[in-house]
Amino acid sequence: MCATALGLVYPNLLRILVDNIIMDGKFELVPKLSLFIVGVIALKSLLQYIHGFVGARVGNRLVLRLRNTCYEKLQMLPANYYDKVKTGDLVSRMTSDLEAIRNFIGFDFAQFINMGLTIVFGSLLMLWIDWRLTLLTLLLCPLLIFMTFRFEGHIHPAYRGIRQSMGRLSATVQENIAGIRTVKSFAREDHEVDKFAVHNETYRQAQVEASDVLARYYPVIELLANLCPVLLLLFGGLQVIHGSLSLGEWVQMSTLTWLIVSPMWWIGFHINKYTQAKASGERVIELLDHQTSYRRSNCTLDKPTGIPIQGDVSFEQVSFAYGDDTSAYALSEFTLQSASGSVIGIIGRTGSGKSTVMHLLTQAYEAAAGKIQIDGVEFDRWDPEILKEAIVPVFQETFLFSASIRDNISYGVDEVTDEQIMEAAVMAQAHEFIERLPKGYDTVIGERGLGLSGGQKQRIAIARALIRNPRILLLDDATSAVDVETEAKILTALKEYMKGRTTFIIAHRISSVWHADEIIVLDKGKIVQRGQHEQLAAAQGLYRDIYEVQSSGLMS
Ligand SMILES: Nc1ncnc2c1ncn2[C@@H]1O[C@H](COP(=O)(O)OP(=O)(O)OP(=O)(O)O)[C@@H](O)[C@H]1O
Repeated sequence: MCATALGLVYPNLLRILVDNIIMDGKFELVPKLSLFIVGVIALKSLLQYIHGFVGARVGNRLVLRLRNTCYEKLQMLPANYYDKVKTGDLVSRMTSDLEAIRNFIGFDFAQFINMGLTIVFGSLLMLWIDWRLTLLTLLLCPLLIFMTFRFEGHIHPAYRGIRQSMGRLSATVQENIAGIRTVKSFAREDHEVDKFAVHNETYRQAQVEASDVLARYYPVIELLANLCPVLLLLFGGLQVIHGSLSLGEWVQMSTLTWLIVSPMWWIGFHINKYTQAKASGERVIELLDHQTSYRRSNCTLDKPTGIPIQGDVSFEQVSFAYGDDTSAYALSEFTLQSASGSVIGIIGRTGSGKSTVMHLLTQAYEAAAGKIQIDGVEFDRWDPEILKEAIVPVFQETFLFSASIRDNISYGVDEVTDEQIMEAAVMAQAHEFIERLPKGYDTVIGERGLGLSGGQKQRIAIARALIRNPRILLLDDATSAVDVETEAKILTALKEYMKGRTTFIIAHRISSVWHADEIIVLDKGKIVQRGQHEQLAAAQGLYRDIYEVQSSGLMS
C-alpha cells in the first residue's frame, strides 16, 4: 500500500518540476528535485522488494500447510474414495495445482491489491485535477474492464480443461509405470504409446484453446488501453494550448493515466493467473471437502475406549453393496458367530464376497444392513483406533514399501526389538529366506516389493501382521502364492500363536481352511454351506465340488 501511495506521489513531483521549477526558470532546483524523485522511486523499490519477499514467504507457508492438510486428508479418506480416483490425478492436485495456488497467493494476490489501490486513488487524483478531462480520458475504461471480465469468462473454462487434462496425463503415466510388466509381457507398448499420445493431444488442445482465447483478447485489450493516453493527448493538449490546463498538470495527468491504464491492461493477465489458481483451488477443495470416514465423524461418545478386545466376532444378517444398487449385494444376509480362539475359514468361488467380509471388519466399508458386533458391542460403538489395533489384515494383494525388510515387518509398531521381528518372521516362515539374502533383514526391497517372489512378499506381509499382536487376524488369500508345504508350516505356527484369538482365513484352496473350526462356503454373496471339513466334504454341495476338483489335481 505504501509502495502504491509513493507511486502516486511521483506524478505530482513531475508537475512541480514542470510548473514551478522549469516554467519559472528556477533551474538550480532541478538537480535537488530530481534527486528527491529518485529517492521516492528508490523507497518504492525497497517497499516492493519487501512485498515480494514477504509475499513469497506467505505463499510458501500457506502451500506447505495446504499440502500437509491434503496429505492428511488422503490418509483419512474412506476406501471407496480410492475406488473412483486415479492416483496420477491426485498426485497432480498435490503438485501442480498447489503450485498454481502458491504463485497466486505469493505474487498475484498482492498485485491485485496494488492495482486496485492505484486505479481508485489515481482516478480520484485525476478527477481532482480536472474531472472533465479525466472522464474524457478514461472514457474507454468501462469497455476495457468489460473486455477483461469477458476474457476471464472464457479463459477460466480453458484453464480448468488444462488442469483436468494434465491430471489425466499424469494418471496415464502413473498407471503405465505401475503396470509396466503387464504392458511388456502383453507386447502392448505401441498401444500404450498411442493411449498416451491421445491424452497428450487432448492436453495440447486444451493449451491451444487457452492460447486462442489469449490471442483473441490481448490485442483488443491492448488497443483499448493505448487509446486512453491518445485521448488525453488530444483533449488535454487542446486545453494546454488554450491555457486552461498547465503543462505540469498535463504531465501529471499523463503519468497518472499510464499508472491507471497499465493495471487495467494487466488485469487480464492477473485475472488469468487468478483463474488458473481458482481452477486449481477448486480441485484441491474438492479433495479437502470430501467426506472422511462416516464412522470417524459419527463416533458416539459412549464408545468403549481402553477396553482390550477379546476377539468374539458376530455378524447378524449383514448385507452390503459396493455401489448404490442394493439389488447387487456383494454380501447378503451374512450371519456368523465366532468365539475368541476360533478359526473361521471362508471359501467360495471368485467374486463370491469373501474379501467383502474382511473389508467390513477392517472398516474400509460399512454394512448397509444388519449388525456387526465385536465382543458383544456394536461395531459403531468401538473406538475405530482400538478396532484397528486389534483387527489386523493381510491383504490379497501384498503391498510392501520400498524400505528394508526390517522396516516393512515393523511397519505400524512403534517400539519393536530385533527379536520380535525375527520371531514374527519365523512364524511366517520368512526368516530362512531373509537370512539367506546378502544383507538379511537390512535388505532394501524395491518399490511395491519388486525383487522378491510373490510367496516371499506374502510371508513378509504375514510377519508384518503378526508383529502387531492381533486379537483378530484376517488372512485374505494370504498364502495363495506360497507352496502347500510352507503354507502348512505357517498355519501350524499360527495355530499356536493365535490361541485365544480369532483367525479368519479366506482362501480358494481347501488346504488353507480344512483345519478351521467352522468353514463358511459363499456363493454369490450368500452362505450356501457351513460346518467342519469332514461334514462338508461328505455332503453334496459346492464345498465337495471344490474339494473333488482340488484333490483330483485339476486345480491346486
Ligand atoms: N471396490 C469394489 N467396487 C465395486 N465392486 C466390488 C469392489 N470390490 C469387489 N466388488 C464386487 O463385489 C463382489 C464380491 O467381491 P469380493 O472381492 O468380496 O469377492 P471374493 O470372493 O473375495 O473374490 P476373489 O476370490 O476373486 O478374491 C464381486 O462381484 C466384485 O466384483
